Amino acid sequence: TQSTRPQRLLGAVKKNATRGDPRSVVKAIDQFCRQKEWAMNVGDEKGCILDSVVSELNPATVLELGTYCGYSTVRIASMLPPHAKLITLEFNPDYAAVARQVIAWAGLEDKVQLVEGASGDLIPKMSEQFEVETFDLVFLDHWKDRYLPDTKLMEECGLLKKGSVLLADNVICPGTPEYLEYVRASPRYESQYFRSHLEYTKVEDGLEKSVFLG
Ligand SMILES: O=C(NCCc1nnc(-c2ccc3[nH]cnc3c2)[nH]1)c1cc(-c2ccc(F)cc2)cc(O)c1O
Ligand SMILES: [Mg+2]
Repeated sequence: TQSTRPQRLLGAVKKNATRGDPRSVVKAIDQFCRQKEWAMNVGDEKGCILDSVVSELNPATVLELGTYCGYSTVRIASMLPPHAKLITLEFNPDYAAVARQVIAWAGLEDKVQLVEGASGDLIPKMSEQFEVETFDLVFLDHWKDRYLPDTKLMEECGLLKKGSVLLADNVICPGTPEYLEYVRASPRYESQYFRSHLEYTKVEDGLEKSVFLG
């Protein structure tokens, strides 16, 4: 049977990255996506913006919506302090299977909990099932029409506290207009747009950073 793009991406990681070295895993994926096949990772340009937000915030609890192959999972987890935790939600079991192996290759299994399922179902169960009160950082990178409903759900479930940061990928391409309008108009958020490009292309895209004011 034909291999899938995520499986070919995993092959490139195993071939070109060093076990236990997260930066080499990130580099191998970026090289594969630039030289061989485009894939919807946040990429190296927007990835640097992600890195700066993470290092400035130094979060103890992180929620990622949309794991895909685990590229941003590895990027974020590699920067977390020792006892910090990253929970990442993935809907597609094939993506999840590849992501688990990418995360393991990077040696970050102890910092990452990958949960399979729909964000709408899992978010209400967060506090009880995953023993987490609130998230210091949420990285939104899943279905673009889920950004707004899931943000409202996180508010309702009390998963955000004063100072929690939402960082949203793809707010221009493919675009998340309703989400952008909401966080920019709401008095409960202080939003900032970081202009960049769609991963591995010259097309405009960007990240929106929104601080929850409580
Ligand atoms: O669709 C994207 N990302 C979403 C994948 C995903 N991976 N997992 C989910 C999930 C969906 C429900 C879920 N519920 C719970 N976890 C969930 C996870 N969704 C995406 C698409 C593009 C893109 C741009 C230009 C193009 F021409 C084509 C494509 C670029 C990007 O950076 C993206 O992130
Ligand atoms: Mg994305």
